[in-house]
Amino acid sequence: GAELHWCYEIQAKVSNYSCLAPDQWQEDCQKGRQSPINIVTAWTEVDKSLGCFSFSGYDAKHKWQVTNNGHTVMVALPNGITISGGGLTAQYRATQLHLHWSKELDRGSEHSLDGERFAMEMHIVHEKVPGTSKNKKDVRDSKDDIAVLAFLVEEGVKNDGFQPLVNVLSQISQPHTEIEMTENMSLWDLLPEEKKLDDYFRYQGSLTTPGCEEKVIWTVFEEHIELEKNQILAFSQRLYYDVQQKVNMTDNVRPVQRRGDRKVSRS
Ligand SMILES: Nc1nc(-c2ccc(Cl)c(S(N)(=O)=O)c2)cs1
Ligand SMILES: [Zn+2]
Repeated sequence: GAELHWCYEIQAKVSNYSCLAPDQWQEDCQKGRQSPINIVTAWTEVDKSLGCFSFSGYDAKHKWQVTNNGHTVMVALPNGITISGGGLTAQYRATQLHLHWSKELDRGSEHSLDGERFAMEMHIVHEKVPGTSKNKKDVRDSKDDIAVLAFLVEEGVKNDGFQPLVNVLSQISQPHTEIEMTENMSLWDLLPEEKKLDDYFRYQGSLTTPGCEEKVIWTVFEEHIELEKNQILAFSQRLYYDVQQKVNMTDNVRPVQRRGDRKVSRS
């Protein structure tokens, strides 16, 4: 339609603002319980009900469909991958994973911890499985229809588990391109080992992309993923926002939003 499409600040700048920068995003994006936020760890409150997660299907090997959707690189996850526990009131089914990053290794994450930002942030998006809620009748459009597991990524040792994904990026450098990986991968290939996932932060927020619906229960794990510098930089170097491949896909990061009166808990 006539209205401008949403984009990140870096895109708005290079395109002379022919797209909507984050401070102009519409729909629910200007409301008061948005994501991401800066997490001030000293203000977080321990919540004993935040137990460990049960991960099911995270070990399943699959040839992933990987897409450059013009905003990020997105992996469509196969059916049958679910989580429960972790203080969640229902079972959630994984639908997709995607990442946010920068070529500057201290401004590629969306959430920050005590003002510190990281090189990347990986989001595994899950949708509530209807009828599995422990609460009374499932209220539709509840504020926790979506559960996102967020992993902060920092520069460190080479991550062999990520390399097959890094290797396919150049095949989807243009937006709206997709490939099926030839190599089988599982979510555990990308994540820290399960026993390191007991410690996390928890708060209520939103999608960090338009329509910014305030229906996400966020989990930000304390254990970080490490990638070697060149693995991190590959995302900015091999992916583009535009078909002409003039604008590298980098800094696809929404600025932090006001926390307001929201509590951030920790397990
Ligand atoms: N087209 C696109 N959709 C997203 C997306 C979709 C659902 C969700 Cl939950 C998120 S996020 N960053 O809040 O995890 C991002 C990115 S780019
Ligand atoms: Zn995201």
